Amino acid sequence: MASPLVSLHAVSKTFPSGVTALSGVDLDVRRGEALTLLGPSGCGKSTVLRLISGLAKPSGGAISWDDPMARKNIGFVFQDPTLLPWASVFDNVYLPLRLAGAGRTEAVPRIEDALARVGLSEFASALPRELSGGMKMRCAIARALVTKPSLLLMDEPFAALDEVTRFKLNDDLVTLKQDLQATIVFVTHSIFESAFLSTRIIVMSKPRGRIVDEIAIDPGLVRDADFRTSAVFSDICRRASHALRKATGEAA
Ligand SMILES: Nc1ncnc2c1ncn2[C@@H]1O[C@H](COP(=O)(O)OP(=O)(O)OP(=O)(O)O)[C@@H](O)[C@H]1O
Repeated sequence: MASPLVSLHAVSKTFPSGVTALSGVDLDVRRGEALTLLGPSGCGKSTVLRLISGLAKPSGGAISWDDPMARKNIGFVFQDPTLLPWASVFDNVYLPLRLAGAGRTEAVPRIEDALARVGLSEFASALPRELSGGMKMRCAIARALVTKPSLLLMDEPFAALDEVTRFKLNDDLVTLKQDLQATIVFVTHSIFESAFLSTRIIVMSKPRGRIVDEIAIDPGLVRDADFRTSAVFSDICRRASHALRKATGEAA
């Protein structure tokens, strides 16, 4: 089993409003895994991502990193692509490098590489309004990948897309993960998406982000079109569905 990249130890999060989103959460994110957090709305999935990213601080417990440098280079993709509307695709992807102090000339090869990986090379000079929803999300993914992050956090990135686009982006994310040997934590409500993308599914429940189940998936499985119709895939979906029903029932 791969070593943890980042670990949550008895983590809790209570907001100033008094809402406790998480309490006593223990979770390892292992190097190279595609970990999916699956659970009913409001169970604390996004809060876990925000705590790992450092966008929010835990109220209790601790978050430890195996490599302290890794925490400084995290990519985050949200459901909304949040592109700068006045900037080209190229300049949107350049943004994190520019903020890190990289000059435009030195950044060009990295931006071109990121755009090629998401299939947007031909659209480098396009503005966001000229892109489809799927292309906007590809641009957001390129922007997150351009710094070669040690960890990619994805918060329901494909939830607003149509089914065909979503499947295509799922396929492409699998390829990206393999090519980059990335570590990904992915939040979704979709059982199919979690079964297709993950090497491990964590099922969370309300209240307070309780982890109610964990489904390990063979990382060696080839995630292609045949996988989507395979008995193994159906079995993973069935187990995830059962765990989610349990989680939702417990939340009711
Ligand atoms: N900034 C905040 N202030 C107050 N409460 C918050 C804040 N952020 C989240 N919460 C609350 O914490 C709980 C967990 O929210 P979170 O967004 O982590 O859940 P989630 O599982 O990601 O939900 P969804 O699937 O709907 O996005 C919810 O009750 C939510 O209302």
